Amino acid sequence: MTQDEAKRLVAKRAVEFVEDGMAVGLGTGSTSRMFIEELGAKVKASGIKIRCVASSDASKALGESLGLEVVSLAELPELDVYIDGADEVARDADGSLALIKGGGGALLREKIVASSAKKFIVVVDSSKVVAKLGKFPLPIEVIKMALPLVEGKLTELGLNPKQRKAKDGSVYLTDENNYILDCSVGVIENPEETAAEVRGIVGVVEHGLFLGMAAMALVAGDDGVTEMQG
Ligand SMILES: O=C[C@H](O)[C@H](O)[C@H](O)COP(=O)(O)O
Repeated sequence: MTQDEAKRLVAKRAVEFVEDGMAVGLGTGSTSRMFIEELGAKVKASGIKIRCVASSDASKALGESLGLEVVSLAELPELDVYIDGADEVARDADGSLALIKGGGGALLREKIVASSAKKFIVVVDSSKVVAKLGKFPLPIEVIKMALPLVEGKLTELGLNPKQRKAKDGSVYLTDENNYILDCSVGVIENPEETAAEVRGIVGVVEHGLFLGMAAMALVAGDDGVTEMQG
């Protein structure tokens, strides 16, 4: 099974968790894109009524183009379920799910939407499941003015920050108009400690460690879709 086939498979499974009347958080990235497509198809075919909040401008535009009602978090502050991809999924020492997110730059809004949902379900292909987080660079969203300060502090912590560039070589900007520093951390032995260190730096808006937030991960591979409970 290719990675794209696995993403499609898990996206199809994830829509089963959406029921009539629900308030649904839409994630960001290629797996979320497939989920939003499947959700749009389900709503069209079944006529169920749902309302959505998106974690990025791109997901909002996609959802609306497929006929989904996408409103702001102010209009719909409590969500039943949030479904989104991840860059890495691991089990933390306490058995909960630990994620790295933000490869698509949407970590800040994603964490806000995830925090507004009763249930956060992660959708990934099996290549994303790792024993320990850290091979994927940890994205950190930074206020523009604070870039030199934060870069220096992250370097002192040995986190090897590198400013993200867009595909055309220009400086990458998030939907909230901030910069991203991608940190080649190596194996993250203690994600809580790393999260606290990064959070303590003035000018850091958010980091891509999502610890104990996901209730479940749906993981697609050659054996179909399996569930990892958080
Ligand atoms: O900012 C982007 C998100 O955290 C994505 O959910 C994450 O990068 C996974 O994306 P993909 O499904 O494209 O691998």
